Amino acid sequence: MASLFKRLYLVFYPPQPEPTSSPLKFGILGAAAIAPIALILPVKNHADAVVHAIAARDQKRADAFAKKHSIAKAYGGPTAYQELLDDPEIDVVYNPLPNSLHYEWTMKALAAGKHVLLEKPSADTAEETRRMFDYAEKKGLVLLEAFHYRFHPATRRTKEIVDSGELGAITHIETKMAIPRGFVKDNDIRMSYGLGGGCLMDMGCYTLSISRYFAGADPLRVVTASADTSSAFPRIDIGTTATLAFPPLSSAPSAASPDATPSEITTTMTTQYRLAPRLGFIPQFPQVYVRAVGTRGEVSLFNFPGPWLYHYITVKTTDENGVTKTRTEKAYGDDGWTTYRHQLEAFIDKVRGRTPDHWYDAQDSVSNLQWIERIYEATGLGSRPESTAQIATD
Ligand SMILES: NC(=O)C1=CN([C@@H]2O[C@H](COP(=O)(O)OP(=O)(O)OC[C@H]3O[C@@H](n4cnc5c(N)ncnc54)[C@H](OP(=O)(O)O)[C@@H]3O)[C@@H](O)[C@H]2O)C=CC1
Ligand SMILES: O=C1OC[C@@H](O)[C@H](O)[C@H]1O
Repeated sequence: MASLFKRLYLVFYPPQPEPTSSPLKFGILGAAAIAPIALILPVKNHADAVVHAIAARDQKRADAFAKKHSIAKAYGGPTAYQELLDDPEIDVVYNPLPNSLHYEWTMKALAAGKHVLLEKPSADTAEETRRMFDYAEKKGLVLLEAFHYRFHPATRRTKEIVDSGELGAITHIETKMAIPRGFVKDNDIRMSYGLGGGCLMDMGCYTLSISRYFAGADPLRVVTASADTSSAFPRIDIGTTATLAFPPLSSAPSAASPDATPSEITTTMTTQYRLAPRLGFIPQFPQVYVRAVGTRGEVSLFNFPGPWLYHYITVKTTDENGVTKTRTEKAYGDDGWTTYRHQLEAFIDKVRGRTPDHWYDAQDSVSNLQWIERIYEATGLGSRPESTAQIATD
């Protein structure tokens, strides 16, 4: 396992393999803050991909972004996004627009015949998500909601432990994604209801996704849900806590474990944008983990959305004599491969007609949004507004 320094060096200065004769050409909609780490750097390290164009609402912004990241084409101005979609050279569109624009621009990209790598959460409503995936299927195009954490070896290893029977029957899953006050400013897209903002949309989509992944099923019901709001942003949750009930894990080990299978798994999901400083002035570290508890032990993965930076998997088990053992595992995978690099590998495999190491289907994305909406409903805040865009589809 490489040191943190070496890992970071390889992420930001990745080895650049000899390109294939005709690499997939990516176009990016919007000069979004996330684009460099989520797409531009991983693409540099993939022989079969190149970022060929950027589109921004402002030409100067597009030019500056293109120059900074050595991107061949820069579309700017009010029609820039559509111009990029109309560019016959572009094979794949990366959509990191605000959540409320995911639906409109993904549908338009699919209509233009492009594959789409779509940022999370996939849309504002489950109905929009379903329509996008149905349309992608009809057009024979690849559409993926970018839940990059799912592709990383640390997530996969933790899921393997959950499914292995080592922890007995799983009874509880707890996930938390909470960041200190100050990271998300008042003018951030995350604080705008009209742009599909809210902490549950933004970070809760991960905590829900990993809860569903580890539970191997969709929830049965929302048990409790509550949101923190402020009068300045009445429809925005600054944090949401929800308890969900899931069916028992289908892989619950009956032979491996004599324990009775619980009738339900409970999960607690917590998200928060404004962790208050301790004693009023000591900043808190981000709290980001998932923990699965079984009848014989538990596993926790610290930093599940960013395991490439740093993570640990802690497993505690207690045997029939009451002896408790604890071990820590790490699963970094290839040096310098971020969650986004693993995701890109799978995405390109899929576009090229190969079978990726890991994938999840359209229903997974639809269900995630369905349960985000149900949790919002239970908090009283309601779903984010559906897109009013009329898309001409064939
Ligand atoms: N996978 C991951 O780890 C992460 C994913 N994300 C997701 O990526 C998306 C973008 O997040 P982030 O990069 O932080 O956001 P930014 O605010 O940095 O980028 C959003 C982009 O959307 C464009 N845009 C178009 N219309 C609007 C509008 N009305 N208001 C504001 N921006 C507009 C802007 O592009 P232009 O240049 O044209 O002005 C802007 O660059 C979100 O869906 C978020 O959930 C975010 C962070 C991490
Ligand atoms: O990974 C993430 O962490 C912080 C969030 O605000 C962001 O959108 C998310 O994707």
